[in-house]
Amino acid sequence: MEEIRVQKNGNIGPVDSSRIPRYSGAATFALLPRLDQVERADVKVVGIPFDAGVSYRPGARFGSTAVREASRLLRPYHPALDLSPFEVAQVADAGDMAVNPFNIEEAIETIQAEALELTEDGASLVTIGGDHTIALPLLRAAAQRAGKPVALLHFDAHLDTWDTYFGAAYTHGTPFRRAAEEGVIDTDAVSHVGTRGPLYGKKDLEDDARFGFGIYTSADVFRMGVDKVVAGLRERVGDRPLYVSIDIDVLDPAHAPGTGTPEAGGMTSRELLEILRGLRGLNLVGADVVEVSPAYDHAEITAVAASHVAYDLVSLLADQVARRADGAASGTETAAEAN
Ligand SMILES: N=C(N)NCCCC(=O)O
Ligand SMILES: [Zn+2]
Ligand SMILES: [Zn+2]
Repeated sequence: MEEIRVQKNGNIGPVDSSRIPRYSGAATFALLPRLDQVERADVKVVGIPFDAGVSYRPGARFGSTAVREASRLLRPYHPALDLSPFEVAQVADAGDMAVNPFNIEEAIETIQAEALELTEDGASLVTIGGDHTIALPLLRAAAQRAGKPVALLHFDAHLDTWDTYFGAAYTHGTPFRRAAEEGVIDTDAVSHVGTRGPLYGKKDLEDDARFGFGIYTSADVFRMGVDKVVAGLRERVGDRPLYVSIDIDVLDPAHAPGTGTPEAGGMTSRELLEILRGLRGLNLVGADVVEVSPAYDHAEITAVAASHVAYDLVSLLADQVARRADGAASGTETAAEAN
């Protein structure tokens, strides 16, 4: 059947849901065009079906597909940001990266190389699916593109700054320790948000602090409120290039049961979305949404949450494209000044 798409400002948007029901046809993210259906894209959504780095429940390799399926219902106007992300920027679904499920080192190389290739034309990436191992190559690529270490906001129940598991250095519990050691993150501007749950020992926190991480625990978010947390994060990040990594287990298992290492006492999806909206105007350069494991999900609760989180990330990036275009038109402003 012929695809009928919404088009505005020269940007090809989602399948027109007033003509074709959203539940029909193949799922791309938000029913956006595939990358091969557009000439160029400002923002690319790409799946990373990889879960060979998990320490507990597997299944995040199926996260990309689940997030795409759950994203069918997303609508093109974002009221909280007063923004139509698919009109102000060309957003496209770049499909899935083909990563080796049997060789973690090779998978990491592939992800870094593909992330660099996809951003060669100046596009920014939002990745969906995979376990948290993949944040390391994505951060390497982001730092390479930025030409310097990037600021990091890491939303997660876990620190993911552990050293090794069974002697393995590249796992979903270790990406940010490796990133700090490799100097791809700016340790003056790295924060965890939503941390909670039992650790192996107090040393986990001491090591983490040594790497420069600040922490807003999920209890801090509850006690301080979203606005104060946002203010603290914005101050820490400033105008640095910012990477946002979102482990869906940052949400309480009630909001995200479909994940590999669930921890009680997490944030609500409302809190997470509101914090993300508070990041508007920062110099976001890329983001991931990881650890969606659909086999443990119910009624797409987790996949729906992840698809909305990805939509907000895409919206922040699209907003930046719009600000840059406005700035170029009026000959003023930089992204960081435009808050
Ligand atoms: N990145 C995620 N989701 N989990 C890391 C937990 C590692 C552990 O249980 O030791
Ligand atoms: Zn994680
Ligand atoms: Zn986690």
